[in-house]
Amino acid sequence: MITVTALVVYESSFGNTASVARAVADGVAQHMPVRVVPVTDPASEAPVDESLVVVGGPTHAFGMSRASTRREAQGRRGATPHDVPGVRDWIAHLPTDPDGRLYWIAHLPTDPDGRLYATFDTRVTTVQHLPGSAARAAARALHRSGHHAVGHPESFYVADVEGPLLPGELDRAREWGAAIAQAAENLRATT
Ligand SMILES: Cc1cc2nc3c(=O)[nH]c(=O)nc-3n(C[C@H](O)[C@H](O)[C@H](O)COP(=O)(O)O)c2cc1C
Repeated sequence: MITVTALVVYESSFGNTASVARAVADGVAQHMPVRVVPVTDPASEAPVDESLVVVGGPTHAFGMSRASTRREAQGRRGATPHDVPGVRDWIAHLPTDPDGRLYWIAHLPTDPDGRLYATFDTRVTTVQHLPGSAARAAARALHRSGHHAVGHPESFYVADVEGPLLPGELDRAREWGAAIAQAAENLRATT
């Protein structure tokens, strides 16, 4: 049986998705070793050795953030707008292996150890019933690249644009992380 390890890559403008990412990782850690890396950390540009990747970001303008929406968020924080990467960029430029190949793609589709992904986002509760989720958009992008989904995209809710997270969301994130890791383990046990 293949040992599954996990990487949680996240983006966060106000810190809410960062808190969710750490709670998700706590849940994942109940089943397997896990590394948590913000997308702004140069470590996120390294080749991905982990077989399960969990990608999370804030929902901006009904999908994944863009440079313009990230600058808008920086302005709200009182910061001077500057360019930072988001999970959209991370997925589009998945880290390469030492030969410069897209690491995951180099191992798919023939490798039974193909990469598994799960996605989550944060969103404001007031638009809970409107369409548009960064997690669903990220899942579509990863699916298009040929990766395998574990579970469904999940949303965690903040009270307003800058937060805070609704009560109970961190517990729910921990449980979701544990469930995703369990599902990945079960999948790998059968391949
Ligand atoms: C420019 C911008 C656009 C946003 N658009 C949406 C949206 O379409 N739907 C939504 O639910 N929340 C939207 N939000 C709220 C974010 O989802 C919220 O700020 C985020 O969940 C907070 O997470 P963070 O602290 O990790 O940045 C938007 C926020 C910003 C700054």
